[in-house]
Amino acid sequence: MLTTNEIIREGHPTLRMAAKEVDLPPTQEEKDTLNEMLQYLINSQDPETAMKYNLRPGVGLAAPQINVPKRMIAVHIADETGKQHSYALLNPKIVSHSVEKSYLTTGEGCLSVDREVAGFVPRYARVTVKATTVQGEQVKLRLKGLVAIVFQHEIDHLNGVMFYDHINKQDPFHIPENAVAIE
Ligand SMILES: CNC(=O)c1cccc(C)c1Nc1nc(N2CCN(c3ccccc3Cl)CC2)nc(N2CSC[C@H]2C(=O)NC)n1
Ligand code: NI
Repeated sequence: MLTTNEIIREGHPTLRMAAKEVDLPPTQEEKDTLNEMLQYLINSQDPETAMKYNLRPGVGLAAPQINVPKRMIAVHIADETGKQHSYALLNPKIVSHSVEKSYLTTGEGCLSVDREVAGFVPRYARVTVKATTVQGEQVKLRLKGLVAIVFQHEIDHLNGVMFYDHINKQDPFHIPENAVAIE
């Protein structure tokens, strides 16, 4: 099983690489890796399992973070109704987005960053993502709120972008023009 030890940290060159498209259909190894990434997130959110294996909690993980420079991401997140959503996706692509911006009022954290980086990360408030699921179906996801932020954070990892690259250097807590605050 994946543990936090397998997650590479900032400074590792793979985090700054552009990850490669996965040829479809994915190999069994690629499917296993993506399922392990999703299982990591599920385990990391279970207090007992996280304690037992010393797992740092996350709601999103990108393959470059486990030193696999391929365009694969996993997201496991509860929506505002408390319903859990799991995504294990190949070649995710933002095909359209709102002009309106949003940001996490808490700032963002990253499993590859072992420090607090203060500041708001301006993101698109709404994104439409096209991807292939690990089961091989094409999906088109229209996302907003926290899940939209998580998807943008993880897709950034596929392009070698870290969340703090977006923080305003002059004024880290600058609020983007008419942005939506996500608690
Ligand atoms: C909502 N913000 C905050 O709670 C937040 C709050 C304070 C400071 C910061 C800096 C915050 N920011 C932040 N906190 C998270 N977690 C909060 C705890 N949680 C979790 C923990 C335990 C069980 C279950 C779960 Cl679910 C796991 C996820 N995650 C992200 N990000 C940024 S996008 C990708 C995503 C990610 O998975 N990073 C590892 N940012
Ligand atoms: Ni990250």
